[in-house]
Amino acid sequence: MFDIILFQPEIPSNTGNIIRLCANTGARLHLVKPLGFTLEDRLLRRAGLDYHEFATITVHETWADCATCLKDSRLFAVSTKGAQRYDLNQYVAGDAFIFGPETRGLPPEILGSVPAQQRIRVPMVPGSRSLNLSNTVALVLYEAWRQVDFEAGR
Ligand SMILES: C[S@@+](CC[C@H](N)C(=O)[O-])C[C@H]1O[C@@H](n2cnc3c(N)ncnc32)[C@H](O)[C@@H]1O
Repeated sequence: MFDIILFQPEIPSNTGNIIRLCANTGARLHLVKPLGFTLEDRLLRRAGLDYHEFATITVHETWADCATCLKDSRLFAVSTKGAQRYDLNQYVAGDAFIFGPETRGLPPEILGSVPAQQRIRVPMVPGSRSLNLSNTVALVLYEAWRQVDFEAGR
């Protein structure tokens, strides 16, 4: 099982898609405040989420709280500025992946706190700015899950 961390997410429909993605892949979802919405937001709920899908979520007041909660996990920072292509690492169950807010990306202090090989990027053609947050989470989470042979999936 993997941990997905959204650092200060801003757009409710992205988080709604990611809640469903995590529920369907067995990943735990961590949201680090401040959030750009509440968990009751109609745009988040519009993803048609079932009650049980919210069970995978932990909301943290600060990044320090989240980091303490995941202190035993290997942390990967997912960024357009990542040094390493996301598909070239070997992932193991228990790895954690942190993603930045839609308009700002991850702050330098979080990016700088992980080794270069754990700062990962999804390739894009030259001149591109970034992918959609929920698409990026899906790509990275499915690559990690594929590498553990879709453990507990069918
Ligand atoms: C819309 S992007 C933020 C754009 C911001 N200007 C940046 O360059 O990071 C939101 C988040 O999606 C993820 N993301 C989007 N495209 C990515 C890519 N090609 N490689 C890695 N992460 C990406 C990152 O976690 C990023 O912080």
